[in-house]
Amino acid sequence: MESIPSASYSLTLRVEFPHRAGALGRILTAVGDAGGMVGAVDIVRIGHERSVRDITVNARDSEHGRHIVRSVEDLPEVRVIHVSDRTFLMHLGGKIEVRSKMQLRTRDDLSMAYTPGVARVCQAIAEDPESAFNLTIKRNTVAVVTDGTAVLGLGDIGPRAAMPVMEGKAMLFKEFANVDAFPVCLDAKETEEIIRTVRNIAPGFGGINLEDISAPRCFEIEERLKRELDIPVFHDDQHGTAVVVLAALINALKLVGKRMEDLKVVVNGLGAAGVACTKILLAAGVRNIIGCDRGGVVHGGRDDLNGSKRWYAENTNPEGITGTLSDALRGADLFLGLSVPGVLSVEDLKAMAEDPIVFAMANPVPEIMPELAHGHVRVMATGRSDYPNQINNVLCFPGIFRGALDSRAREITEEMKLAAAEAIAGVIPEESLVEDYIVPSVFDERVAPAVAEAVERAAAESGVARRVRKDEEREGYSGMPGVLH
Ligand SMILES: NC(=O)c1ccc[n+]([C@@H]2O[C@H](COP(=O)([O-])OP(=O)(O)OC[C@H]3O[C@@H](n4cnc5c(N)ncnc54)[C@H](O)[C@@H]3O)[C@@H](O)[C@H]2O)c1
Ligand SMILES: O=C(O)C[C@H](O)C(=O)O
Ligand SMILES: [Mg+2]
Repeated sequence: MESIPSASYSLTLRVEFPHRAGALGRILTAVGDAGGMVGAVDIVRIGHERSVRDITVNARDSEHGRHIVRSVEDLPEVRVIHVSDRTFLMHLGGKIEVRSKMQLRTRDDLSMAYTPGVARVCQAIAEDPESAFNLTIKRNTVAVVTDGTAVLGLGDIGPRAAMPVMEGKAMLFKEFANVDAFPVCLDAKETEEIIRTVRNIAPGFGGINLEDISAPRCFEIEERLKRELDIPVFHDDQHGTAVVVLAALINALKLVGKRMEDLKVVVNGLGAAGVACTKILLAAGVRNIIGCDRGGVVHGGRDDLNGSKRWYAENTNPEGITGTLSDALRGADLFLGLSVPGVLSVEDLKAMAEDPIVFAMANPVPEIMPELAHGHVRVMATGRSDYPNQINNVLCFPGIFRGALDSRAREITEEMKLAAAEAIAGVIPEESLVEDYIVPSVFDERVAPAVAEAVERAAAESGVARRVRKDEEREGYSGMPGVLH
């Protein structure tokens, strides 16, 4: 039977059934027979005749969930009162909120936090704009900006539908690195309009995290904003992903005993993430990368070369391979998927080199599911939290912004990204590396502080830090309260 990921599809069934021995057991058996995993069972009401309980069940997906519910409904004398999807319940009213740091108890408090006292603070900032880092939320606040055009692998679902992901990113910023991030979902798709809007909202923020903006517009939007703003602008899907992929590859190569310069790498999906990962791998010493898009291998002979496709034709595929993704994969050491679900087959895996590495990172459903790939790959990773080896940009963005904010960096440089990748990889000592453990868990409390510290140092070395702290001034990072300043 297929294994069921932990809680990605979790239902709570409220059921009413006869209050007698064995009745609950029959319901739980029906759930199990339908392939569901029973979690908590809670009492709602116990009566003389009938009882009501909440039964939490993990299912593979929504179709499987419906099948489980039908199996329970079909039992004699059992009534399913209602079914709630725990993931939806978690989203009711959104996932984050803004809170005050202090209480307003007296007129005195009010006259300092607000009029008239606040006016003196405003004037001080007007005279010295840099003091906004000391006197406002700027130094710890990041805007998570999207236009909703490349939300996960779901594509262009628009700014409203993008909100749950952006709220999620804000939660992760807070949980892992104590950064206050705010979702900004723009109802605009035109490059100039997005640039203008972000520039206009920038004064209140210490950094801009661009998220889920589709290629090729994302490249120009990021480049222009980097040039025009004096705070870090970082397109997470490009650089966060690239940093984590590099970290994972550094560790995977230690396991399989191969070197960057000897690898044959196939990148599938040449959008925001694919292009940035290709560039960081080239910078790290990989020589043989083959890019594939919907039309197969990108090579100089194709008649649809424009933008990044032309760049691929000129800078990758040194052997001049042509054909399909399957052709490219023959003898490949690494498959890097940043595309869409299900495009990789078991046959493709069998044609790869010895000890193949597969990073199937499309979200929420990877290019091949780990259970299918099992036995045909040496190292397997996805972007999901419900399988081992989660290669997800969440390993990068909280720590990289923590380090950038703490150094009051003007930008995030290549050196800061490489330092972040080394820091993530270095969290796992070489002797602890195994196939299912090439990247630390996102819950590993060492990750964000290690990334932040490496990034803060690299910011100072690259000359983009407004503030350079000595080691002894750096008390700590991350979710540790009270150590930000
Ligand atoms: N795990 C992670 O941390 C992580 C990070 C970033 C992106 N991703 C995933 O990578 C995917 C791409 O994200 P993006 O931000 O680069 O989006 P994007 O829209 O910029 O790029 C997607 C690219 O995939 C191409 N594509 C579509 N179907 C294809 C196919 N059958 N074969 C090859 N290419 C195909 C599109 O033409 C496009 O160029 C998404 O599924 C996203 O969830 C994962
Ligand atoms: O959001 C994620 O889980 C990772 C990434 O940013 C994506 O767009 O898929
Ligand atoms: Mg994303």
